[in-house]
Amino acid sequence: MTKAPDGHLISENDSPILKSNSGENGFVSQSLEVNKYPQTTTVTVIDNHTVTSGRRQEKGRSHRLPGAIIIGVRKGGTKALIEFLNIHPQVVAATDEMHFFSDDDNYGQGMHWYLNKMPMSLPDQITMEKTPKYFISQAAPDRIHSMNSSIRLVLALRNPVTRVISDFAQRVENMGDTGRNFTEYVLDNTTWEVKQDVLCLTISIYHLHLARWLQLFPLKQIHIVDGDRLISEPLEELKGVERFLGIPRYFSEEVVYFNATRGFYCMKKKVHGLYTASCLGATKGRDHPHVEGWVRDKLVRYFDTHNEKLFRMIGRRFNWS
Ligand SMILES: Nc1ncnc2c1ncn2[C@@H]1O[C@H](COP(=O)(O)OS(=O)(=O)O)[C@@H](OP(=O)(O)O)[C@H]1O
Repeated sequence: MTKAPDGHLISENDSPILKSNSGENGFVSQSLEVNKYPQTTTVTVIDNHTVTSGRRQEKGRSHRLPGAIIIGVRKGGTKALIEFLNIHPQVVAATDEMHFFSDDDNYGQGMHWYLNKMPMSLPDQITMEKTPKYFISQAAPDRIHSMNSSIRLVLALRNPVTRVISDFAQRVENMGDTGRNFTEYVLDNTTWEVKQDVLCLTISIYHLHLARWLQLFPLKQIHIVDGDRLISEPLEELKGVERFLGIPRYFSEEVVYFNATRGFYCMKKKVHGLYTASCLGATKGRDHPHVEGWVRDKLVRYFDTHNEKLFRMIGRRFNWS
């Protein structure tokens, strides 16, 4: 028996055992992992501690591998989605991005490392994490599939042009380069054609990335959230995720409400029987730069063909004009 960095007791056996619990919702919650990983130890995390997150205080909590992962897309509304889902009593979400399956160094730490980063949960709860980078990562689909081929994947997609603008706004802020011009960023300054080698643009070519996931996961295992509707009508999208995850209905106007000051929907978290209001921080919902009409039109036309390929792939259309 050893102690994990966070103080929980860990027993390590040589023979691989998969300890799984089937919940009513058809989820198999795994509290340890078996093989195919850089470290092939069997890890059982034993924990009878209560935690202070304000969630239920029962015994039987342990770190569990995710039963569902929000794989992207960057600027698709992934933070809002995971924060909303985290108020559902059947969901326990890691609120930090894990970058486990997309980052070779993290992945090299092994499944034990990943497991210990997961929040504590009960057997009937679904553990979730979100890392938008997974969607565009070459390695993530195969690595996630190796961990759990029946895992449920959630993908929030937003109008690809709006997504590019949102991504640009974040990059400008992060680089402190507020003078950077959007038109020059996305269009070649001699031909005025859309640039081919800008990551911000290629992230929005959704069918290219999704094709890799569909080589391993059937479409029915990937739930697509309309990231634009998540902003304007989150309840509808959250109900869709509840159905996909097979968890009881929880989301209603009581816990998801529009905050006029914030200009976004916010949530009420139940802590010790009392509701506490909570909105996302200022880095979500940034002001977008002004984009000239002709530049926007050019981008819309550029993504049109790609969008059609996506719509055929998923058997669903979005009004992304
Ligand atoms: N309820 C609520 N509150 C605040 N923000 C909301 C909400 N729902 C969706 N969004 C939109 O989420 C966009 C950020 O997406 P992500 O969280 O996926 O961004 S990131 O990739 O993790 O950086 C962010 O995009 P921008 O508005 O372009 O900043 C938000 O519009």
